[in-house]
Amino acid sequence: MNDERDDIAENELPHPDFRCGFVALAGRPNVGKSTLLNALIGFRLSIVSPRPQTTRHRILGIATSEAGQILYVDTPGLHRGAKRAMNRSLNRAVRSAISEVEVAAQVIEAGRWTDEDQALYEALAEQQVPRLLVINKVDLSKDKAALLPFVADLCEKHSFDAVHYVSALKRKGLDALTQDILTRLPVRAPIFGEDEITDRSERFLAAEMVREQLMLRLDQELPYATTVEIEQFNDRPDGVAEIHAVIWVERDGQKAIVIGQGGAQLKAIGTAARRHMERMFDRKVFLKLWVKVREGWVDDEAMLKQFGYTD
Ligand SMILES: Nc1nc2c(ncn2[C@@H]2O[C@H](COP(=O)(O)OP(=O)(O)OP(=O)(O)O)[C@@H](O)[C@H]2O)c(=O)[nH]1
Repeated sequence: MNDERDDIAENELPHPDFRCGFVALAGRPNVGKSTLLNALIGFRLSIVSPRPQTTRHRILGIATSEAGQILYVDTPGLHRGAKRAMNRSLNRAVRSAISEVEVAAQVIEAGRWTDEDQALYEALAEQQVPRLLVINKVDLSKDKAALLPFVADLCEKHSFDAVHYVSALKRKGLDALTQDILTRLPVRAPIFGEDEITDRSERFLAAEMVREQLMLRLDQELPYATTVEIEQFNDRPDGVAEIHAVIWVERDGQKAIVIGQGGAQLKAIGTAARRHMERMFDRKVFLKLWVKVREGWVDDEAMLKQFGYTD
């Protein structure tokens, strides 16, 4: 990100009060960070599932308006007691994301403050940047007034620069949050073009879209033993994007489950992922999926590097 900042001087300020900067969306797994990011940029960029720990990568979501350009960093939830190599690499990713931003937004669930929220708060407190408390999922609280003592207690014990009540799902409270963030960002020219929504490649997004379907369709622990590698991403002369992806699993038994009876599961995964890709990439997609076994990839730093989990 530092390189990007060095380039900033080359772009022109659209007007004298144009703001631009990086904002971390931090929070423990499953509080709704990815849903919030998607709502803030108005595009389904980050994958969402009801399972915790869906997000494995740091993703930049770009929201450009008349007033400014906000660069949201969606971080994987901080994993406590991370023993496996993948969890350790997630924790590193969170720490490095937090250290590069101008504003940190800690996302929590309405009415809940857990040990993990506290651990993240302490990690954020080490940074000298404004901290916003974003209370998400307020749509789930029937009695909104009941939230007030919870928030009063939190604010007495912690130091936040502002508190926002939002529902990422229902898109409530987002304008006020955006306004507040903008006022805290420096006057600075935009870093990205106004049509850009992410710094991630289509290749990366394609892998994420297959992974989203694995998260949604497979039971229990299985999604956590899978990852997706794009072996080929070709734009054919007929305008179709031809994408070949490998779903890596840890064991033969898992492979059978991902493929399903007569290949039905794999077909459903492929169809849903392809539809999503076609919407996002705005062209026809030919998606071919393979399932392959690689024992112990979750614990192997070299494989994690190959699959893009470490920088
Ligand atoms: N009712 C309600 N549900 C929400 C809201 N925001 C997110 N959710 C749900 O919460 C679940 C988790 O959302 P994600 O956006 O994947 O959460 P995350 O914090 O990115 O999770 P990780 O990927 O584990 O870090 C999904 O089922 C969402 O639909 C909200 O405002 N209201």
